[in-house]
Amino acid sequence: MLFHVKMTVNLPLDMDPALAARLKSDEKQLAQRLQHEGIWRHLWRIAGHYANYSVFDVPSVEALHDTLMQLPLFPYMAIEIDGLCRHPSSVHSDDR
Ligand SMILES: O=C(O)C[C@H]1C=CC(=O)O1
Repeated sequence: MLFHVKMTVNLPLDMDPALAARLKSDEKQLAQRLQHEGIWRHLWRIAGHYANYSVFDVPSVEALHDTLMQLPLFPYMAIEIDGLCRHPSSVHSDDR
């Protein structure tokens, strides 16, 4: 199942810079692992925002929830999710 996910990160202004750096580094490591595993299919920065548009390929809504909750920055994110299905006019029949 494919899901379009918008993540907006809001780190507290008074967060310890070392903690922020560690969370970002841990987040990058997990994000890259999930991309290599084919779970995090797309990751795009939204220009001008500390936010991204992503596409996840997971077996269920529960799997998406569990994946997002693992993210080190999860406690500081506002997340919006839309489920995706094939558009009848799409020419890409081989893509899930
Ligand atoms: O930077 C972000 O958009 C937040 C998050 C998503 C991947 C990652 O490395 O950090």
